[in-house]
Amino acid sequence: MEAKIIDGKDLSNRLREDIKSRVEKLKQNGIIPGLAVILVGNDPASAVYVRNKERACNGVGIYSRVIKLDENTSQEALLEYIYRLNVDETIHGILVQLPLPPQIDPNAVINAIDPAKDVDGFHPVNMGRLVIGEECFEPCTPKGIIRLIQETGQPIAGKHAVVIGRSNIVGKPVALMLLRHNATVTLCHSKTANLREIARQADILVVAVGRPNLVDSSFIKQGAIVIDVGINRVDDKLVGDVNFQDACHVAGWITPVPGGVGPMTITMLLENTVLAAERKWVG
Ligand SMILES: Nc1nc(=O)c2c([nH]1)NC[C@@H]1CN(c3ccc(C(=O)N[C@@H](CCC(=O)O)C(=O)O)cc3)C=[N+]21
Repeated sequence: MEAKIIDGKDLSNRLREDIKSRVEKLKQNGIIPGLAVILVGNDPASAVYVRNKERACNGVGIYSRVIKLDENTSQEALLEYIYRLNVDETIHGILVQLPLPPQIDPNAVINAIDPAKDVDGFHPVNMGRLVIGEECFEPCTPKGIIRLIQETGQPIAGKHAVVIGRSNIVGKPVALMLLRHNATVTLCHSKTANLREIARQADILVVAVGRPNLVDSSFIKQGAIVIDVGINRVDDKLVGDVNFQDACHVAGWITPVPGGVGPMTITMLLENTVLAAERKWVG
């Protein structure tokens, strides 16, 4: 058996067409959706991501403002930028690229963003709303993962979903979102005993750890949906957390790296920015 590939790039391109027409509609009503991205320091990977986000905005007609700040920027100075963007009528979404340099507390920064402009969905208000099932900004990577699973045409309700990784930006929120879709969810982490045996029970396996080749075919149930969230650079090549070649023999569906979750993360950022502009318009 060979797994079907869930093509995140192709799905992204289709979704971006729809986002483009929503942007057009906003513009007909005098609103240009705007995203501000703040980049602190010179991390080369972050610079690439920010450039990709800027390019993606341009592709769908979203106004993007990239604010590049020096590596030594103080927390106070960064908060000042955020307060100004919070009250800037031309900006509907604010994203502060993570990780931040050590002198800046990421939680203090996330807390300073107006929850109505928090298109990353990282603010405690949005996180709390996600927990209780109220309308919120869903974090981009988990939101993209749900869309990729739905792309298989398989229902989520009643399935056993196993998530490996408990980060605030992927593992925890994606577990909550799968629960909201009525999956039975097991959330595994670095201290989980018998990880392989638990993973092997999954109808839907989401791997978000950041360790190349953590998961191979021995972790996968025949026919399972496997979502690889890992972005690891190995010998200048981009690989996920799943040994793709090996996993393909057992999985029913699998996302590739690159071309799986990554492009969907950016597409969901575009969608959240449009949502922020639309909500402001109706609300
Ligand atoms: N405030 C904040 N929000 C984020 O959403 C955020 C962040 N900080 N910090 C870093 C991570 C990482 N991230 C990625 C987005 C797209 C790809 C992506 O498009 N990947 C391509 C390959 C890109 C490449 O070649 O490097 C792919 O998988 O096909 C990857 C990673 C967003 N992040």
